[in-house]
Amino acid sequence: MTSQPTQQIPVIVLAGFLGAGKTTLLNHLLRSARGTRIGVMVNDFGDIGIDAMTVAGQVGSTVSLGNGCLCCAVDASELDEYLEVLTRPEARLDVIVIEASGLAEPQELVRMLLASENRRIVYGGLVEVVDAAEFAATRERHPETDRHLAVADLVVVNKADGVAPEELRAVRETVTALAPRGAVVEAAYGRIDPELLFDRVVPEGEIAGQMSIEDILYGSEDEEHAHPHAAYDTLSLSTPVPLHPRRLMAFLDSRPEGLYRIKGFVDFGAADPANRYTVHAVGRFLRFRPEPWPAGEERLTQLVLIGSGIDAAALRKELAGCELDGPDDAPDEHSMWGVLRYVPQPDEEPREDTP
Ligand SMILES: Nc1nc2c(ncn2[C@@H]2O[C@H](COP(=O)(O)OP(=O)(O)OP(=O)(O)O)[C@@H](O)[C@H]2O)c(=O)[nH]1
Repeated sequence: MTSQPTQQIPVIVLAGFLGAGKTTLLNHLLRSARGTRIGVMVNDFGDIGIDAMTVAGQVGSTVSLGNGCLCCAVDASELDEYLEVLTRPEARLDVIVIEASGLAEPQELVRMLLASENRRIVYGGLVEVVDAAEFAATRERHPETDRHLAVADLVVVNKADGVAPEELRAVRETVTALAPRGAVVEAAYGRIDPELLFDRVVPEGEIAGQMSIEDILYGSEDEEHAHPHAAYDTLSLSTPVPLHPRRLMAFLDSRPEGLYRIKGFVDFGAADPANRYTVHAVGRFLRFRPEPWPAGEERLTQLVLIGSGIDAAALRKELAGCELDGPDDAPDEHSMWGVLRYVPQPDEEPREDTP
């Protein structure tokens, strides 16, 4: 007898040097979380606005690590202990963010997460926050910055409000060259679109455009730091025609730099009739996860792509080219290999308790 698959909780690592704006970004995420339940693990959450945490309903599910650098102070078993608390079903968390101390080696934390025995989590990517104004000086003082950027999935060039446009462009160019795997976004006061990191859960009864409690408390923008939002383009696709695994992988492998986020479900048709594949991409980070089709549910591929400066019409055309084109276009037995490379290994899968 099979049981419902357990939804794994993505764990995102938020890193960056002292004062880059990690806590500010985290506060922004908590404030704009709406229905999404974010669990937070930080070294010291004294800096995080308790109001923001209360609004996001997080107080009960926050774990403070107390002292010092997360990676040095916490060995893998301790990290697992904290994760075990945060991933209890009663916490009902949708995503966990770990703010690494400004001095921590994020790679070490990522390694610990990938090696974690907790079956309820999946590593959700590394976000590096850099201070645009201090970028050159930080690199000089901390040459390891380059190494951190090299493994980042999303780089937030923060404090964009504090530098001239040409300096910002130069920082962005350097960061882009140093972070070949990562998407690069600019921000002031960490105000990135939360959808770059996780799917927002719209609470039942909330109508788009309705004032929420957060809007009332904080205003829909922080007026004191008003800064134009980066223009994000969103492209949605919903089709009953299955996608060809090989062509979809070719599309994903060559996805343009400005495409920050992809999420949704994919139907690979006869290549795996039993399962739909959830897809989650942030920057160059990509994960697929098969899960049985819910009984009675229409078999649709549903994707949302978010980016900036992307050619939506061209992407739509490329995605249409991934659709199966009649019986002669049936995928062969090896065509799923490219997809399966991005599925968590069996020992990373949640263990199903079968009655
Ligand atoms: N001008 C400007 N100031 C910012 C921005 N983001 C954060 N700050 C300020 O920079 C300071 C440091 O921000 P934090 O969010 O505490 O930085 P952090 O990376 O969490 O710092 P540590 O916890 O020390 O590693 C605070 O005074 C923030 O208000 C920004 O985009 N522009």
